[in-house]
Amino acid sequence: MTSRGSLTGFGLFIAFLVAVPFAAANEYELRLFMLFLIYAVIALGLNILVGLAGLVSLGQAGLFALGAYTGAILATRAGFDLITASISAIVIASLFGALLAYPTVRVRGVYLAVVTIAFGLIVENAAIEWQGLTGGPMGITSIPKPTLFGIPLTGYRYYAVLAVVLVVVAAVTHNLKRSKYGRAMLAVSQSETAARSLGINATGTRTLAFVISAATAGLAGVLYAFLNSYISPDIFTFSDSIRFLLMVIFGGAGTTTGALIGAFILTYLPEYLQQLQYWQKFAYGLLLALVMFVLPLGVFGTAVHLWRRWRPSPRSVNASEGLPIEQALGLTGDPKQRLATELVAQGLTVRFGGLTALNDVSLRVRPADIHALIGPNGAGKSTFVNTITGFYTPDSGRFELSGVPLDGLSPHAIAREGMARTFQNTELFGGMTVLENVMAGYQHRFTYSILDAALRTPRFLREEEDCRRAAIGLLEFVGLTDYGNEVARFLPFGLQRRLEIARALAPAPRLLLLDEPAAGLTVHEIDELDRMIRRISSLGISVLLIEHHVDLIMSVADQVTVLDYGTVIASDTPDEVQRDPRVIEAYFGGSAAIHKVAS
Ligand SMILES: Nc1ncnc2c1ncn2[C@@H]1O[C@H](COP(=O)(O)OP(=O)(O)OP(=O)(O)O)[C@@H](O)[C@H]1O
Repeated sequence: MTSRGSLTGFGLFIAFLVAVPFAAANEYELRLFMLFLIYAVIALGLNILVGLAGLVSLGQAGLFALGAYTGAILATRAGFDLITASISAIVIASLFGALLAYPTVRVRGVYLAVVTIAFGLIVENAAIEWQGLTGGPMGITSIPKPTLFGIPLTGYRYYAVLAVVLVVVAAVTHNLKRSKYGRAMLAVSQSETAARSLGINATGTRTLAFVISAATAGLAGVLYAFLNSYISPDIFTFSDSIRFLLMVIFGGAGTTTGALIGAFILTYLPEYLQQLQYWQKFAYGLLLALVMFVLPLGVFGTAVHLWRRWRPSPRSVNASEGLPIEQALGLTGDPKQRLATELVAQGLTVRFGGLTALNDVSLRVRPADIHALIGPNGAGKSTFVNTITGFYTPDSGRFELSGVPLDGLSPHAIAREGMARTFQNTELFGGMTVLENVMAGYQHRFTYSILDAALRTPRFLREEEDCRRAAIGLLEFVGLTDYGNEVARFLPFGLQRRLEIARALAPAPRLLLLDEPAAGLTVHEIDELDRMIRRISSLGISVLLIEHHVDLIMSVADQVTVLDYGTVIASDTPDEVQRDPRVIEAYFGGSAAIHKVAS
């Protein structure tokens, strides 16, 4: 949604919140609406985890309970007011959220769901058994009415507080979604490997998503405890966790409006279905199943989908808004003076069980050179790339970029040192647009903080605009501005390869690794690739080109290193390498010149 669309939406929502107390016929109706406000806070936080980071939590009721019990205990025993109790609840729930994120280092999908279910059950059980603290099955009664700066918050005053909290949470989560944080979460969920190669810390990103969803659940918990004046373990069960998850999916995961709609429907639906008495749960389940079957994108998600089909946004972005390539890459001064980066790898050995994929490989890419790495299938080229980008750990050897040792660093840390790559099998963020893919590559060039993003400060707006214009400049560089708003997975294959190059350039790398960029391209596309590689090198960026396409190598490479069975058998100029008998032997059993057979 555009900024103007978001502002209009927020304006309407605030007007709705102001009107509700006047429209509510009695206290019961107002209280039910207040419950919706609290559940919506949970749904908005969970929406970040599910809709952006692509992770599932079925333990949200546990975090809700943690917030509620923290608030209730501190208010009844230590006289905390609404603000201090809320801050404490947010801190405690966030800590547990970070703890819950830890398993994502190892498990995802259904296994992660089981971990979160277990967490919810543990909290529920602790609430029952830890009687001294929680009151056991009877719970905590007589929670004092909340106060704010000494003012008691009863009736409409508490409603106003809940409404303000919801608007703030909605605005903050919406803003985070449209910042580098939201983009990083989407990127990690769509291709963790590509995200890490762009300098995105995948574990940190997932932890942030968990912490946001936990903090909002904790905050909702304390608000609930003060609303109810009474809490007990049976309020925070597994079925509540399912309901919270359903709110997000039912509304349309990934959208703020969807989370609000989902929370609204799933707060009111069970209440209205109570009239059906014994059939209540049956009708509830049937309705949910039917709606999800008919609208798999959720209520709002489907509406957005239909709207976009009816009113598709223009496919192209305005090329005139793009920065010139030098500016897009943050390059200043004369390329010759910039003298780019040197990669030095020494004695790299990588073994997979009994197989030695790299055997004491040394290689030097000189500043601003185009250095080709070639070899027959299975020679170890991709293993070399995966090793120097941190995805594989070498058994021995070292490598450095312009004197900075990189071995032992994680892929995202290596990327931040100036190494970027493309992938043999393209690894785009398929569900994001072409422009968003490139903007995701800009990630570690931003300096704004999470607070800047939440508040949309001038610094945030300035940097985001710079990023957008740089991304358009990069799309112009690879000839993709006509496809800027297209969803990346719908691009033809040849254009996907180009997009990967634009995205790899977005972090402003000093060394670019291209892993078989010509694979699957037409002759015309290979000619364009040839020109693009030369242009990249002329900007002062060193290029390591892994390729089978011999014509391309002989045309662009300054140096060629040949691998065979994990061992370097030659490293020289293209002409020399072509004549090297060991190379001819490795490729063709000594029978022909390289280009005749391989091209
Ligand atoms: N993760 C892995 N686990 C086990 N073996 C691997 C792994 N990655 C690569 N290998 C093996 O290491 C050897 C080198 O593979 P690599 O993919 O690096 O070769 P390549 O030169 O890139 O080949 P191609 O040109 O076909 O891509 C192969 O025998 C391969 O099967």
